[in-house]
Amino acid sequence: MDAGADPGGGRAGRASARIELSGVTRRFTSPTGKVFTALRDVNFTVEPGQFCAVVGPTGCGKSTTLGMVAGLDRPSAGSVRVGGAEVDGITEGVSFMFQQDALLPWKTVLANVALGPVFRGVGKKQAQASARDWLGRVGLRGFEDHHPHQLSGGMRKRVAMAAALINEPSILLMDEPFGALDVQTKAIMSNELLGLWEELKPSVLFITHDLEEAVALSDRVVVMTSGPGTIKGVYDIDLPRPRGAVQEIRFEPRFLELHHQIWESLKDEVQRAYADTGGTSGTAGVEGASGSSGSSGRSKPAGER
Ligand SMILES: Nc1ncnc2c1ncn2[C@@H]1O[C@H](COP(=O)(O)OP(=O)(O)OP(=O)(O)O)[C@@H](O)[C@H]1O
Repeated sequence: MDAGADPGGGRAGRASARIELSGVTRRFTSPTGKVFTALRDVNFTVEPGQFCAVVGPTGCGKSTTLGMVAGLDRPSAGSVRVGGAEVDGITEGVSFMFQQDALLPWKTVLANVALGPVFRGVGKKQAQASARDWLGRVGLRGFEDHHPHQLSGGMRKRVAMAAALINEPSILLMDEPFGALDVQTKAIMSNELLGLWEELKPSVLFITHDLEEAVALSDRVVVMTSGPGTIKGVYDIDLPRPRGAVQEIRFEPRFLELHHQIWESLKDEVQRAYADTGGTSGTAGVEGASGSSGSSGRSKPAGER
């Protein structure tokens, strides 16, 4: 059986890759019994094959949201549905990419990428053949026998991308996947991700602090408020596809317009979160704060909620 032909709920599940959060609230209880609301009444949808970014200040509940879509966590109220069915257990057909590389240091690059198909019961030879193919697709031919510590941060990210995509997921959940990379490597990886996403078209939920990255990559940007996280706005990004180089699209007038519009919504939340954590006001340390020099023309968000 070919690894690519049996994506384990991946390609087969493409039609059912709609993610829908309705009235999602998540409360946590501390050991002393104090109840803390991390998310309140969150509503948004990611259509099958759509690339959706979630931006919001630190601690607003972005990772908590991702965890519930993955099936690693449950809402305290409301529902998380994938393909129309309530998430109950680990969601099928999902792959992940995190800021930290989830690679096994004692395994070779080839073995790391082959891990997904092997876990799904694909024969070792076929899994390795598929892993070789994927390593070629992410530009790592010749590095099959290396171990993760012998690679640069960008190369490890490519291995992680191959390991995620070899499963041909119907849903790709990404939590600041390029957050630890330098600006140039991040741009290269973003371009590679977009190219592969356009081939495979999983639904993507992409968490980032970088608004430029969110606008450059996505079809839809969801803006969350500072905690408790609620949805402040959902913006459809009508930049044409394929996007081409993300470094260049950032100079397009429409990019600047969208960036400016979304930043206007996001910056209040960032300032509020910063003040809540003992800072003064301002946008210190926020990516995207200086890049909003575009036109002041406004266009209508897909829906302010
Ligand atoms: N298991 C847990 N128990 C208690 N509180 C939690 C738990 N998980 C998350 N929280 C709290 O919920 C809030 C949201 O956390 P979350 O990690 O989802 O935010 P985030 O938006 O991803 O943050 P960041 O941008 O800094 O990564 C935070 O205040 C966090 O401390």
